Amino acid sequence: MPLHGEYEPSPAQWVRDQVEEYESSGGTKGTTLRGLPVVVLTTKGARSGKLRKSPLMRVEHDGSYAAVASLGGAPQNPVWYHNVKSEPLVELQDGPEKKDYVARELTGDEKAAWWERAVAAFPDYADYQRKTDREIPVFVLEPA
Ligand SMILES: C[C@H](OP(=O)(O)OC[C@@H](O)[C@@H](O)[C@@H](O)Cn1c2nc(=O)[nH]c(=O)c-2cc2ccc(O)cc21)C(=O)N[C@@H](CCC(=O)N[C@@H](CCC(=O)O)C(=O)O)C(=O)O
Repeated sequence: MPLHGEYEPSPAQWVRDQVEEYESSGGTKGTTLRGLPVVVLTTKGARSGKLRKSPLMRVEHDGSYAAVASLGGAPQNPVWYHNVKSEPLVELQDGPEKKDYVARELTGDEKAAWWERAVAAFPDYADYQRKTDREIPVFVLEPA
């Protein structure tokens, strides 16, 4: 059951543009960042109820994905983190495929295993974690 609501583009122009290119090309363009694969996460705004779309680095394993709330190692979580906590049903577009997933925040060994996969997919995540005292949250997105 896909999420319903009015799409509210990101205030960040480069993010808005990447989502626009990704979606308007049916997931054939705008699908990378520095040559590495990107997916688009759709969440339901925790306050507005609007749909928010956040490109993320693609971290996939056996049909599930990680959503890494890195925000470049900033001291605070990205806002979409709060959306997922309040509504774990999310959509994720990976290239032409867009499906529903249920998000679950990871801890302990499970988080460590997904963190390894995430850093393998996008080594900058390790730099981001070194840069901040904030423990970067990781969600696993499992097919709904
Ligand atoms: C700027 C802010 O965005 P954000 O949700 O903090 O997310 C920041 C970034 O994580 C997001 O832009 C990511 O897409 C950036 N980003 C990555 N961000 C990551 O954290 N991890 C990644 O792996 C990642 C990869 C990536 C690749 C390509 C690319 O173009 C961007 C990438 C935002 O959209 N703010 C809105 C509000 C958004 C919102 O969700 N509001 C909620 C309220 C939520 C609440 O306050 O409780 C609502 O609508 O109800 C605003 O200020 O109006």
